[in-house]
Amino acid sequence: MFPVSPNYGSGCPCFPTPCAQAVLGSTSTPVPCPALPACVPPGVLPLSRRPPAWGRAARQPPGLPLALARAFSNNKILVELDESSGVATMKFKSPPVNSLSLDFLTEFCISLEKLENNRACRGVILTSAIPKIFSSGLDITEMCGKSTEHYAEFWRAVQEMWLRVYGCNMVMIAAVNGSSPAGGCLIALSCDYRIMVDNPKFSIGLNETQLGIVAPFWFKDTFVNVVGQRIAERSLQLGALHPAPEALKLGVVDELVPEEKLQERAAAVMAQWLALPDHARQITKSMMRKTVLDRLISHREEDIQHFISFTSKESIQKSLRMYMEMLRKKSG
Ligand SMILES: CCCCCCCCCCCCC/C=C/C(=O)SCCNC(=O)CCNC(=O)[C@H](O)C(C)(C)COP(=O)(O)OP(=O)(O)OC[C@H]1O[C@@H](n2cnc3c(N)ncnc32)[C@H](O)[C@@H]1OP(=O)(O)O
Repeated sequence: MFPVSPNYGSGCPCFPTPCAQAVLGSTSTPVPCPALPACVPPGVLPLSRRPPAWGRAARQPPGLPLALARAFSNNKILVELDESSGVATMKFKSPPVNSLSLDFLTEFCISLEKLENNRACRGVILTSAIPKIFSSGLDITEMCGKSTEHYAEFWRAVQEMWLRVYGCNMVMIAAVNGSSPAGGCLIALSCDYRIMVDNPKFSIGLNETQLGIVAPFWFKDTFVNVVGQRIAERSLQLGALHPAPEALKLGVVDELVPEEKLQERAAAVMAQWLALPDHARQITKSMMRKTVLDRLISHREEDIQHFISFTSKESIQKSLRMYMEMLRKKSG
């Protein structure tokens, strides 16, 4: 048996029986496997294992009624797919503040994977169904007073969420309709484009140092790739939460719009991005993000061990407990 290509996986149409192109060194009759595009330059990994699409959403199977919108919702995320435009919306609805719990992260990854595997979907808009909050970041209760096994499972889920969003083949747009600290900011930073509601009461940033914790290297890398080294360094050290107008000035978000225009503007920007041939845009995206993605992929277990030993320290537990206490007192 010949080894299969590292790109080969459940996203390939020939899975689980690898076709000739998926099998390295095979001499059998070649059957083109679109999951392994020959046009991907050496050293550039396809972002996800899904076959590249090019104008896919415009095609309707002949004889079938036009399926306009499909919705599925589990618990914490409402997903709506408009098959005519190829655009899905993932709306976070996990009260009170869309914190990224293990359950939320698991549902997020499953929902995104479902969309990736749906050939009708080419772009995803991430937004919130909770007024004034995009996401409050990682659920702090998942990092307090739990077992090391739990910390490992939780951190793997956080990594998985980032790898999926940052490495996603589809166009990802964050429609940030509320505050977005830490992990919430990371989700937005991992998208291709960020539109935020023009309200100075909403803020966004990686505020980890304010909790007495440290943003991991891949949070930092993602931030640097968006705003550059100097702004990232100052903002990260200060644990700054930038009000929307400041976030625009620093490049943390790409544009501000009035709240009532947010969804319309996100759809318009998405249409611009989807006007490009998918394969060219996807390969370009992969070229820009590969180094940063590879860094976590090749240090994933080490990163989990770092997280466990860091989070298990009594001093860190104390900081997190005090922070939660402060939040509870504030909320009344
Ligand atoms: C050698 C180097 C080693 C390095 C190794 C590194 C290892 C890795 C280290 C660990 C890295 C972890 C990275 C962490 C990332 C994160 O995302 S941490 C989370 C940060 N989030 C925040 O700071 C946000 C906190 N919340 C708020 O500021 C506000 O709640 C809000 C979002 C602005 C909303 O305000 P408001 O509408 O007024 O709601 P509140 O009343 O404040 O909250 C309502 C209830 O929700 C609870 N809550 C809020 N946020 C969280 C949260 N993130 N997790 C869990 N729970 C949260 C809040 O306590 C209230 O609860 P009740 O009082 O019970 O109602």
